[in-house]
Amino acid sequence: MIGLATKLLGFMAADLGVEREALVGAFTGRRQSMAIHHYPPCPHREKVLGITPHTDGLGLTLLLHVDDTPGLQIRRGGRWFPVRPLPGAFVVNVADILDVLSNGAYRSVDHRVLPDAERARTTVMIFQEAAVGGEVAPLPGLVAKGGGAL
Ligand SMILES: O=C(O)CCC(=O)C(=O)O
Ligand SMILES: [Fe+2]
Repeated sequence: MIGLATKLLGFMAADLGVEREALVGAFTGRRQSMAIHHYPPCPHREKVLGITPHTDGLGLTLLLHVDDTPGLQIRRGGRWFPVRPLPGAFVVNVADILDVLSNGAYRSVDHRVLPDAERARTTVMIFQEAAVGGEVAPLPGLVAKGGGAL
């Protein structure tokens, strides 16, 4: 999974037009952790949330759906949209630190989970940390191009 995260970050660096090492280096040697979420079915969907709206704080999140139960939603323009599970595919979620490093070119998305009325849902999460513990700022090349930090 470290290899996958590194590959994705390498593609992002190319897309942003910055040195690969400038972006990938911010993640190299940092912790990668895993969590498994299980959401039991809930007949009172209108009364509960599986996970309340939030953005992920770290660098990059990879999410694998174990089943085909829907539930994840992202917010765009004030509306919630479902993220449908695709067999064998990872959902790649940009988290806050990557948002800052990319100077907002990749946005940290607000998301939540709603339980399903009839079916349980299980997800595997991989959280890739970036350089924390100091000041996090946009990569220098991006500030020069964009004319300022967002
Ligand atoms: O289980 C999910 O679909 C999302 C979980 C999540 O957003 C998180 O752990 O940060
Ligand atoms: Fe999340």
